[in-house]
Amino acid sequence: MNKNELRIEYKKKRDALLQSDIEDYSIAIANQLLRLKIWEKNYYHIFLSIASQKEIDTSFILSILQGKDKEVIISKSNFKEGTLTNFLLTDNTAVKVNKYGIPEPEDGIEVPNKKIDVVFIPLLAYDKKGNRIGYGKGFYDRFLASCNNEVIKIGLSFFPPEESIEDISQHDISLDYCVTPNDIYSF
Ligand SMILES: Nc1nc2c(c(=O)[nH]1)N(C=O)[C@@H](CNc1ccc(C(=O)N[C@@H](CCC(=O)O)C(=O)O)cc1)CN2
Ligand SMILES: Nc1ncnc2c1ncn2[C@@H]1O[C@H](COP(=O)(O)OP(=O)(O)OP(=O)(O)O)[C@@H](O)[C@H]1O
Repeated sequence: MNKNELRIEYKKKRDALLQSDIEDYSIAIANQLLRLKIWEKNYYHIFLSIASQKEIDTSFILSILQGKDKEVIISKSNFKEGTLTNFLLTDNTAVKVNKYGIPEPEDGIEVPNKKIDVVFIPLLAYDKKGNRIGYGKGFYDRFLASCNNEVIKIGLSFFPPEESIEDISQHDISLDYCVTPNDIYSF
């Protein structure tokens, strides 16, 4: 299937989930992550969930990161440019939900993208080669292109991979892992 067909299908699949499933699966994903060899790093970038889109609830991952005393980085999205500005999450970070339903910091201590060690990535669908698609604005493709070459890219999904995404382009940056409630896929 192509990207647009997959976006439609996966929005439907998410929509069919119950709130209780979202919570159970999000906890299972956080627990799976503990099995990865990624916990010796310092800077972890995480997305804050759009609840109305029934995204994975990343609050459980956030608790793990804070329990391990990691530096946590969150983004503010610029929809005009399709870019993310990244800020350290601290006790003083004021988070506000923007008009797209994304919780984001107003401002704060900006972190250069090259410092980031691990990125947890939202997606709608992905395939067995680690190609991913999101909502189609290219935010993560631009962001990942500006990170260090060694950055560890981890997709999070409620669902198993598609066989293949047909219309992958040269901009698309593939995942190193995708973590689901039951499995860890390595690419
Ligand atoms: N939690 C979270 N944060 C994220 C992303 C994400 O997927 N999840 N993004 C990943 O790149 C970027 C934001 N990407 C977005 C791109 C488009 C729309 C958007 O157009 N929303 C429409 C309806 C979308 C639809 O149903 O198709 C709207 O709210 O009106 C929202 C977010 C950066 N931050
Ligand atoms: N590094 C980049 N530089 C410039 N344009 C880019 C870059 N990456 C992606 N784009 C453009 O962004 C648009 C959306 O890309 P794509 O369909 O791959 O989005 P997506 O991966 O589904 O979205 P997202 O990354 O926001 O979750 C495309 O028009 C693409 O050409």
